[in-house]
Amino acid sequence: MTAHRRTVISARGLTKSYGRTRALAGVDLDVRQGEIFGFLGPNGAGKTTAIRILLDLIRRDGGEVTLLGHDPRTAGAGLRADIGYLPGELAMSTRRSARELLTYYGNLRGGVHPSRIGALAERFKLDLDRPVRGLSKGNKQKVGLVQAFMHDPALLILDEPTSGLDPLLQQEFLALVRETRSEGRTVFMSSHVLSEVQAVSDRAAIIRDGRIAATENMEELRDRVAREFTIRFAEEPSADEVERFGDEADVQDLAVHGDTLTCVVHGSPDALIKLAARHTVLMLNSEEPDLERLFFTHYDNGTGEEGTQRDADA
Ligand SMILES: Nc1ncnc2c1ncn2[C@@H]1O[C@H](COP(=O)(O)OP(=O)(O)OP(=O)(O)O)[C@@H](O)[C@H]1O
Repeated sequence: MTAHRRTVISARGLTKSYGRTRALAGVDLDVRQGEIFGFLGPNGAGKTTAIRILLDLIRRDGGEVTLLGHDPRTAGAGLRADIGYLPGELAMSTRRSARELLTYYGNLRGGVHPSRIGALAERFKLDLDRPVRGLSKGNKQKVGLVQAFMHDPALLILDEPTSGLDPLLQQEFLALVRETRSEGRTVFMSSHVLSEVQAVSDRAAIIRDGRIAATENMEELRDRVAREFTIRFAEEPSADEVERFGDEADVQDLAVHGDTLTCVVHGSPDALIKLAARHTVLMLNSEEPDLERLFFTHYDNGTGEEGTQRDADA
């Protein structure tokens, strides 16, 4: 889909150790203009280290990086003005109000109109007049998001952007990310929450033990997601009805215990939901598949051996 677009993030063979801890063991990344790229991985996998190296906030031991065609080590302030960065951990202890702090950051980037700051703050329900120091974690996160987006940068690099946001604001954030893409800008966001990455990303890479273990086209991934459903009915389904779920809803591992049905659905659950809706449903639960299992169902018969990589953008 975006194969003809220019590469905005290119990383080759990034390595980094902290003492004897090897945080990155050779990370390669290619992110193209106008895509939303998810950077997934469990705690400690190396996401934050990789992001800080991309931005030259910490020094890499080895490897090459270009952002928007420039090496961040030598590009200077001009490149920074084209990038919006949300750090994973926000240290905000100033007594100044959010408005003052954001205006200050805006000036560093050549000036941001107060109405732009106001509009983003309203979107995220952020009170601009309160001192930043006393804000809750979630409200500090909102300040961080406003400063990342407010100068309409060509590239956004966001480390765990939804951390601390309530579900409604998470949706608002995802909407903003989609708008950013529709303007041809690029978003690279790390997360350990598969569902939010799945909801917006065009592609995603999974990092574990300091290596990119797979890069995936999310549309293809969505088609093969296996979800476990549990549905509790007001009345026990009859044997005929149970059989129907097996035949018509295209489910696997179907089991019924009393009034509760469990099954696994690959791809869309539409047929299952429509069949279930013929009965009175008391409860429906759908388990998000395990991140790694999902990524690796396609490789090595699910064993997910290291070094397996596929660039699924063709
Ligand atoms: N300043 C540091 N000093 C020593 N070790 C570090 C430092 N920063 C990170 N590490 C180690 O490097 C590895 C990668 O950490 P990193 O923070 O990059 O992972 P992450 O994927 O961002 O994790 P999380 O999701 O928990 O934020 C971990 O083993 C971590 O303990």
